[in-house]
Amino acid sequence: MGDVEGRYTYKQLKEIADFLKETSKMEPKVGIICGSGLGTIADALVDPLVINYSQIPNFPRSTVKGHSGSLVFGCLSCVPVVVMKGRFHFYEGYPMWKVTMPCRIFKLLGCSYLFVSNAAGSINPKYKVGDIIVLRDHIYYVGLSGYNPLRGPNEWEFGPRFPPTSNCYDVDLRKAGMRIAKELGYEDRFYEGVYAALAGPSYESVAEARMLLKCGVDSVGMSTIPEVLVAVHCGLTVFGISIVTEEGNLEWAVTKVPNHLEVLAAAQAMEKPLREFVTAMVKFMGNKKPCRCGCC
Ligand SMILES: O=P(O)(O)O[C@H]1O[C@H](CO)[C@@H](O)[C@H]1O
Ligand code: HPA
Repeated sequence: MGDVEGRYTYKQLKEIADFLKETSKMEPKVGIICGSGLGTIADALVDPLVINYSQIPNFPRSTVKGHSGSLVFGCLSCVPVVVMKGRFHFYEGYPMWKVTMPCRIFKLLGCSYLFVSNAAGSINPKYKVGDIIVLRDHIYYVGLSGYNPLRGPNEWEFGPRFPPTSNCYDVDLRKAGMRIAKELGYEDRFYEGVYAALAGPSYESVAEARMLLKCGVDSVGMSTIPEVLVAVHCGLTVFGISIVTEEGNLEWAVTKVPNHLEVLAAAQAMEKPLREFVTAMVKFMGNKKPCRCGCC
């Protein structure tokens, strides 16, 4: 599969993290990954410091429109965060260990949380463009066919050989997310659901969309799950959302097909609610006790 050779060593990742610590002089608590067209999340940061990927030694480059290619350090609700404007996708040709390396960098920077977002197509016909799906679980089709980012020798500095994935999306954060959406007046567009990742870059066929629906999938895209697996492996607490930017085609007599410019436009139209939601969620993460027993 050619996806294991050349992986970053712990030492190389540490060097990247040390460079970022020195440059930013910050210890972020939350790492945020922006989906396609969702980079405006970073505009909410107070005292932002932008570091382009090209300035960071050994860092991959963004190649997809809507992923500008920079890390932004700053504060949201007085909580130090680092925002990744521009994720890496498997379909760009990157091996999974490169797609997911930012999560290990977040960990080495001192983050406790990963807040991950994506632009997605809806599979569940209930969901319309502009709805937000808080991820309850996922189906990782790419991993089921062998492309798991944790394939290869285990990196014991980060986590165990066989990490469980029954609780990838923290239940307290999911509850808080739904409560915060309600408090902000957005309860009519927030749902909990299951995200599926396909390899891309082709969008799903109608037959594939129908299969996904039968499998209980609510939203579909080409990202996020590899990042979540690596984050869970190294002990980050994960919260994820899909922003519905396309409605899936479940009938063959289609007149409208997905296209990336439409995805970007739909994502950009969500700027205000998303910014309010991310700000409130990060505030919650900043105040949360490091507890997973359900008492808080
Ligand atoms: O998942 P994000 O990065 O938001 O992007 C989604 O949008 C692109 C397709 O339009 C694909 O990259 C898909 O994964
Ligand atoms: O409709 C979609 N399908 C798959 N991936 C996507 N990413 C954004 N929109 C879509």
